[in-house]
Amino acid sequence: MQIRGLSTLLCRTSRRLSSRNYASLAFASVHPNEISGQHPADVKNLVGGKWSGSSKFDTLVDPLNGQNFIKVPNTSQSEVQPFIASLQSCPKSGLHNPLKNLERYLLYGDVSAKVANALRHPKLADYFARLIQRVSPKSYAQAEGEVMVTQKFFENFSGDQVRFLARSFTVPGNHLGQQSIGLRWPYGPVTIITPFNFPLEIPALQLMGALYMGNKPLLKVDSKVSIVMEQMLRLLHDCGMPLEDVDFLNSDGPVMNHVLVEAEPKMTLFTGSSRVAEKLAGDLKGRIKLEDAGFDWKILGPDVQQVDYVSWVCDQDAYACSGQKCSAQSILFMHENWTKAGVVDKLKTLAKRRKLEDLTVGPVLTVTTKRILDHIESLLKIPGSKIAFGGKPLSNHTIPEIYGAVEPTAVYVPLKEILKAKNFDLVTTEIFGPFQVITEYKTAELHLVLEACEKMHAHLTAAVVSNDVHFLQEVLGNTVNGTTYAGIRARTTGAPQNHWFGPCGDPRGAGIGTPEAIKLVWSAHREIIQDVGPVGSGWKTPPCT
Ligand SMILES: NC(=O)c1ccc[n+]([C@@H]2O[C@H](COP(=O)([O-])OP(=O)(O)OC[C@H]3O[C@@H](n4cnc5c(N)ncnc54)[C@H](O)[C@@H]3O)[C@@H](O)[C@H]2O)c1
Repeated sequence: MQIRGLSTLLCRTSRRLSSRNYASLAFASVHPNEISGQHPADVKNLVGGKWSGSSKFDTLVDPLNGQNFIKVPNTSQSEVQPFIASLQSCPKSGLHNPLKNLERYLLYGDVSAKVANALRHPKLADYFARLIQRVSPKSYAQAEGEVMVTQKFFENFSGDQVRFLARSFTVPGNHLGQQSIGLRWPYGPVTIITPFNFPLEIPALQLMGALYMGNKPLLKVDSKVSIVMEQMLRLLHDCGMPLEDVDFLNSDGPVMNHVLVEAEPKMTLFTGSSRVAEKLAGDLKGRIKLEDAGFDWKILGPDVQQVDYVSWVCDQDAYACSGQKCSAQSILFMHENWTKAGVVDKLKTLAKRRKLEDLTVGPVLTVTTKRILDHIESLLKIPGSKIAFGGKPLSNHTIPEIYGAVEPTAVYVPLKEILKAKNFDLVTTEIFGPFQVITEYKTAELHLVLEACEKMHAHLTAAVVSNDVHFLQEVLGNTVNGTTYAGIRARTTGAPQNHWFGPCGDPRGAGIGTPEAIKLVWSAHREIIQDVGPVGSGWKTPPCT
């Protein structure tokens, strides 16, 4: 009965939505091109199915001109009780699981299909790309790419694909009537915390993974960019997601920390800096999975080929989105054959093409100009270090001082100096901006490169640029990064929906995007051993053992 009722509802909703024209953007409460100092936008919280404000608001400044342009709730500790209560209202067995409310697997397959179709509409894709650009300035191609990955993800989990995520298995038991059934079980109340740099892709993909597996999530996106996810939630509601399924909180970090400690969610997914990740791992007593900082390396192997192509990939990896991708190339180990082939000059030429007008370089949202320049100065004190290119603040701009504005920069540091204990932490500090360290090695020094990779703490993405199979074997066999590209076309960035993205080498490491990532992060294994008999007619009580 329940399922028939639901399918009638889905059919009706499908008919209604197929005639809906997303060119009208009826679901949206803001328009990216209209947000300005004169017409600031308002972001809302969502709890228990109702949109609401808070007693205090933060006013965000436009990263490109410093105008006050968005008001975001700065929810205080005294206002978070409804969020805690809403989380605690969800049982540990979740909103659905393989033995409860099965129709919700179908509901989410249907919601995903509708969102995927909606995002195919050029006007809607443009809407989200422009909204991303307003709060996290990056080139249109990069912002559009984020929307496309999100659209494909929704397509991937349309129809029956949500219930396939919860596929179980059985193993025959010891006697008739006995079998063990392995199930993917939700955690129930869960929280998701995401950073500023991918305002749509990271929260949308993790949120949907949590929902697909039967959890009830409270979502907290960095307030600087939460307007994008607020609008995405409105689109999800428009496409049939029940209003009460997701709560959405805008607050500072400490208030969210308080919610976590009070509400005790059964699982938290944190994407952001390692500093906050480690604090939360302690506060939550390990009930957390992490996608934290990336100090991502690329090794150019001894076989030089396709120099222009490889140089272009290096430029994109280090400087697209102004280096504000967790997968951005942080250090480049160049075999001497590549330096002889002029790769550094090519990188310099490519980096010079980047300009503020088209946002191929732009504001750095979490590192100030001073901090970046101070870091460069500290590196230059290391013997043999030098600026390869860049190293100056951007000129002729109106980026406010709270943000960073520097040219795409590379600092050369000799390999042997990098490895010295007094320099290593400094050289491998993640600067979340258009900045990388470059260095050179000879064939006989590959072990030093591998030693550097071994000593690093974050193992997110990496690239081994070579088609020399034995070289690849040696490097891949002795390293751990969770998303490692290998081959002459290898890159460090590019986290599409079609492959796993996440760190390795840490039992708390999470993933994003693929069925494996969703199952690992958002469900636990439960085994039900059915033993229904019959008991043999000749059974007698045996001696005790
Ligand atoms: N591994 C990945 O997939 C991935 C993806 C994107 C970014 N990152 C990393 O994120 C970092 C950049 O983002 P950031 O500087 O905004 O990170 P951040 O750690 O400062 O903030 C991330 C989120 O955590 C919240 N937060 C801060 N303190 C908190 C607390 N005590 N309790 C609960 N929530 C808290 C913030 O409000 C924000 O929403 C970089 O280190 C980058 O490498 C990693």
